Amino acid sequence: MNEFIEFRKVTKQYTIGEVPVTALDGIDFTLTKGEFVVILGASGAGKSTILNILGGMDTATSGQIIVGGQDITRWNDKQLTQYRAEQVGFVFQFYNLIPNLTALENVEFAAEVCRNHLDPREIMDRVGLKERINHFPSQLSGGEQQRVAIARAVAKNPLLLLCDEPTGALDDRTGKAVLKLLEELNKQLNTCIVLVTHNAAIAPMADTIIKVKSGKIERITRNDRKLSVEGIEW
Ligand SMILES: Nc1ncnc2c1ncn2[C@@H]1O[C@H](COP(=O)(O)OP(=O)(O)OP(=O)(O)O)[C@@H](O)[C@H]1O
Repeated sequence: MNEFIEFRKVTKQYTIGEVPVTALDGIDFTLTKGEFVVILGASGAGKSTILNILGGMDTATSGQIIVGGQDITRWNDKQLTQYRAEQVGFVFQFYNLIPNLTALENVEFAAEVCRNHLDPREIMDRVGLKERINHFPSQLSGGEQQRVAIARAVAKNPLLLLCDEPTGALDDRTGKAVLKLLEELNKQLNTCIVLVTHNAAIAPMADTIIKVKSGKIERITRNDRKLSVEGIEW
């Protein structure tokens, strides 16, 4: 069974003061193991809300989220904490590294809490930072810090790697190198990656593109001929 995550009629409403805001308005999709998914949409479309609900950082107002056959909307806080800690890796636009830990210690710190974690040194090697393991975040470039953040997320050996605008703070060349790394990790480790971006140029590298507009799915496209990052121009 390859379909391991499912969103069924998911809605999310926020209330600011007396005013309700519908962030998600009936979202349905399925993710398969090892898939590289790009979620596209304009600012405010609901992309980050989908990612946050998928990662157990926020809860749906209604609908179901099925992970490995279980409906996580029924889980208690302890189950959600365990899901976030062990099954989901997060990569954000800003790297959020702990400044007084070295690059390797940042990765080890995250891996320690996970039962099935990978070897932090080996992951640092895979992300191309073997020579930088003892550097503090302030001694690394933006691209290198993002590599550490990716290593930290991947070292948990997660079911899902969620990336919210991971290249948003990087120049084009460094951004492409980070995407290349995500592409390689997706192939090597068969981790399902869900990447949120407003940059439509990234879409050709995905297996599946989910286009979101005003809290609804506008279109889901399966990409039969996906391109490697080198073949993408923007
Ligand atoms: N915590 C919150 N409280 C109230 N409203 C929120 C909250 N989070 C998101 N929203 C609203 O929900 C809608 C969807 O927001 P979301 O952040 O998911 O969009 P997005 O597509 O990720 O946008 P961006 O690309 O600008 O990050 C927006 O109208 C936003 O203002």
